[in-house]
Amino acid sequence: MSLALPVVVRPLVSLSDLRVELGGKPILRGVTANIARGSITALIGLNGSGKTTLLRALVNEYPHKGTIKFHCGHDHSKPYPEAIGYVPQRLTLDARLPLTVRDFLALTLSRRPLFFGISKKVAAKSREMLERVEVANCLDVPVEGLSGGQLQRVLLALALEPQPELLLLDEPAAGIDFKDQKKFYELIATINRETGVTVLLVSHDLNMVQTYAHEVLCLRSGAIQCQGSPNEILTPINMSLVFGAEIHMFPHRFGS
Ligand SMILES: Nc1ncnc2c1ncn2[C@@H]1O[C@H](COP(=O)(O)OP(=O)(O)OP(=O)(O)O)[C@@H](O)[C@H]1O
Repeated sequence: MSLALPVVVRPLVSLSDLRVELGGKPILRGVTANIARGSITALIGLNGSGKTTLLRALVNEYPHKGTIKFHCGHDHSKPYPEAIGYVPQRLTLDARLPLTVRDFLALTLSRRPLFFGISKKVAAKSREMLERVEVANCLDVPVEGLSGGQLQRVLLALALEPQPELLLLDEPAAGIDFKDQKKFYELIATINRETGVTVLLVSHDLNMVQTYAHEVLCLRSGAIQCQGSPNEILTPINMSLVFGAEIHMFPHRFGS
């Protein structure tokens, strides 16, 4: 059931009857939606509604039926599609690996083994990438010693290199305290404004969604329940249909 008509804007991505099965179970059951070019679109829904699965289908991690159409001219048929930056929900790195952020970035940026050392070019690039997300002071910190907020910024730096056309963020601020969450969303909004990158982010924080998203997509049991602007979508009636609970949103302006 669709509660609001999709806003007619130029889409970067069109999903049509997108279906994904995992372990023999239907997880996405025919998702049809547009992701507006240049927008920040928030993907919301209950735990298990299929949000991560949708992001993973977009990066070809899960086979799917139906169509995912990118209107940007890049080749997305490769195992890891071009021009998509992705920050997953969890980093599945062995925390015992004695890896500094400098090494971590170099491993991704270099084509040569780390034991040959880090080239000047890669060192300069790593610093520039961290400066962009305001954590250049973390270069020599072990990855396991980063705070939740710092780690998210390092992962964001990686997702932004090379400059993507679509940035997928899976609960990017989960586990970060309110002040840092707000700063993180501010950073995403700035990057979106300055580069025009289209952002699709999963969030459970409806206040952040109300403040920073241009569009909201609601998933329920693997299908789109409703899509539209935050003001259209974050209404008590829609939220009770999506979350099965009474939720009232109070428009809020953050103080400086
Ligand atoms: N590899 C898998 N094999 C089988 N089932 C899976 C697999 N991965 C996810 N699922 C199931 O698919 C459903 C959707 O999971 P998904 O992680 O996409 O939900 P989500 O909306 O992102 O949830 P959350 O808000 O908790 O992160 C869940 O029921 C989950 O148990």
